[in-house]
Amino acid sequence: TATITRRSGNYKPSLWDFNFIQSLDSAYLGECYVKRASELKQQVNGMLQERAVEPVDQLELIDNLQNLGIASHFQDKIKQILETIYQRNYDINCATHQPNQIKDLYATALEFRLLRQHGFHVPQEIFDCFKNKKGDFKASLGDDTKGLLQLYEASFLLTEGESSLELAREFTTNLLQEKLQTNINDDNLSLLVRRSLELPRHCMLLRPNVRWFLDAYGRRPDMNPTVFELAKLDFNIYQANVQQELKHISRWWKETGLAEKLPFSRDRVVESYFWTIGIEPLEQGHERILATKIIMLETVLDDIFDVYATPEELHLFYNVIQRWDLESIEKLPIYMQIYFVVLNNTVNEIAYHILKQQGVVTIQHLRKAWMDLCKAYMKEAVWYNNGVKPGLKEYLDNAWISVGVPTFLYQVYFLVTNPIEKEATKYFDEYHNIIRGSSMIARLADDVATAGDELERGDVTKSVQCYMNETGASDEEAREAMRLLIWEAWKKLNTDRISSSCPFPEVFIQNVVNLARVGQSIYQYGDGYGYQHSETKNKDRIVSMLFDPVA
Ligand SMILES: CC1(C)[C@@H]2CC[C@@]1(C)[C@@H](OP(=O)([O-])OP(=O)([O-])[O-])C2
Ligand SMILES: [Mg+2]
Ligand SMILES: [Mg+2]
Ligand SMILES: [Mg+2]
Ligand SMILES: [Mg+2]
Ligand SMILES: [Mg+2]
Repeated sequence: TATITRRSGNYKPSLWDFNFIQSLDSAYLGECYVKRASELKQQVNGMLQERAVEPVDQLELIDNLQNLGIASHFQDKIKQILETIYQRNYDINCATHQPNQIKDLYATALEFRLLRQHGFHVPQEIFDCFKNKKGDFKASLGDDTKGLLQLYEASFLLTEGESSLELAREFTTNLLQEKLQTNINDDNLSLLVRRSLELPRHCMLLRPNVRWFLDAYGRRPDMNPTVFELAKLDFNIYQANVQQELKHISRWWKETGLAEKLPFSRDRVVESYFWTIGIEPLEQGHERILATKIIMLETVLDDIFDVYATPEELHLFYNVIQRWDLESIEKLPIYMQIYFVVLNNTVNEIAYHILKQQGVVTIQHLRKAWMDLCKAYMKEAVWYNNGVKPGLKEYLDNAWISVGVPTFLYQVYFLVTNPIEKEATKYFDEYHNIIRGSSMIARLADDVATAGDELERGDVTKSVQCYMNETGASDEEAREAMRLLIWEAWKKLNTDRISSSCPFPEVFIQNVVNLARVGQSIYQYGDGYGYQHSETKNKDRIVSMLFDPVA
């Protein structure tokens, strides 16, 4: 037979091999630490109960607890505090309603953001008092960097049609960028401004940024020692538990033999686990382990379709998967046989977990999630093999699925939703708007970061190139256009998630919105997933989150 020339992703081995992962150990698994943490939680809970506290101080405490990764321990109390503030200041149907008194931009924007984050839809008009008669934001606000930063952060919670928040985003972005050129006298503040201009808080994952915020919080004059000690302890206890799960996944991965039998594909246990951590809340360790297996198997499947398989092999493979026909795998090359048996085992394992937990049979839905993904992968492979360069819309209509996010979220839905409403699956047959929105953000972020390397080795034209082909734009202009599409997708996601027609439980909506943040985080500094550039800051973030305890 003619020698088959196969492409290669030139993927390096993982930075963290099996032995390294198995060697992970942490003192913070000890019971004494858990006990100390619960004492500190009591004290912090007391701080939240205090009546005499100024509203803005209470809001700052809540914001700090969130950024330190410990707000989840006080979720009910926080929701209650915010509900009271909402009813007092904004709910005209409420007896205690007093039209909003605060005229301070910092407090107004902080309150707006925290209330909206928790589902209280505060009107954008509360910022009108900071505008002049022409309807522009007053130039005098330029002296209030803290307030401008809060207004900047708040503006990213905008929903469709909220032009005032759109105006706030432009106003604050321009002013903050200017301020970075001159000197912002407060070092902490200029650090926060620089960081938020890179990626606003609303689009940022919490967990991978806890370590950074912990270090910054420890340097602040207004740092509260009790909060600080709890945050450090909670960080280390979380890290110790996560390391145990990572060891479990790493043993499973070795047993499958996929990295060894399919060496052309990416071997990324730790980075895959980052996706799972990012889409929290996934309460149970077992759910996190199963979710990570999905990401790892999507990665290998993507490399089979994008990099390694010949068109003939893909044709055979595609038909076997669409029929989910285990008996007919003999005609596949051995590497595909191995993959498909591991995939089938994992789908059965997930179906079994859900059947045992809830008595619901999901096997057909789980298989459909993978069949849909292969349809999207196959479409790209056919385009590539036939030299077809799709238009941007034609490409994206398929690529929000080929990025693997709907397949992942479809299965996460079954893992986290209890009870599963029988008719819920119809929301996945066409995939609900919020699934599409989150997937689109991940896809666009992925393309901006990975398309260069992918096209070098040979792959379907990605959104950046489709845009360049259609408009004659330069590479940099096309990337900027994709970044604008990401902001548009966020605005639509912000809108769809609060619309009454959104059928999903709040927990799953958080998983969906956090997935978009995972996409923006993993690819924030280039391809933080596929390539093991030592200078990828994503690597540093992973090390500080998973491997280095805080002193
Ligand atoms: C988990 C994933 C998001 C999905 C499979 C591996 C990924 C990291 C990404 O990898 P990539 O090769 O960049 O996807 P695509 O560009 O080939 O669709 C697509
Ligand atoms: Mg490999
Ligand atoms: Mg790929
Ligand atoms: Mg692909
Ligand atoms: Mg890619
Ligand atoms: Mg890639």
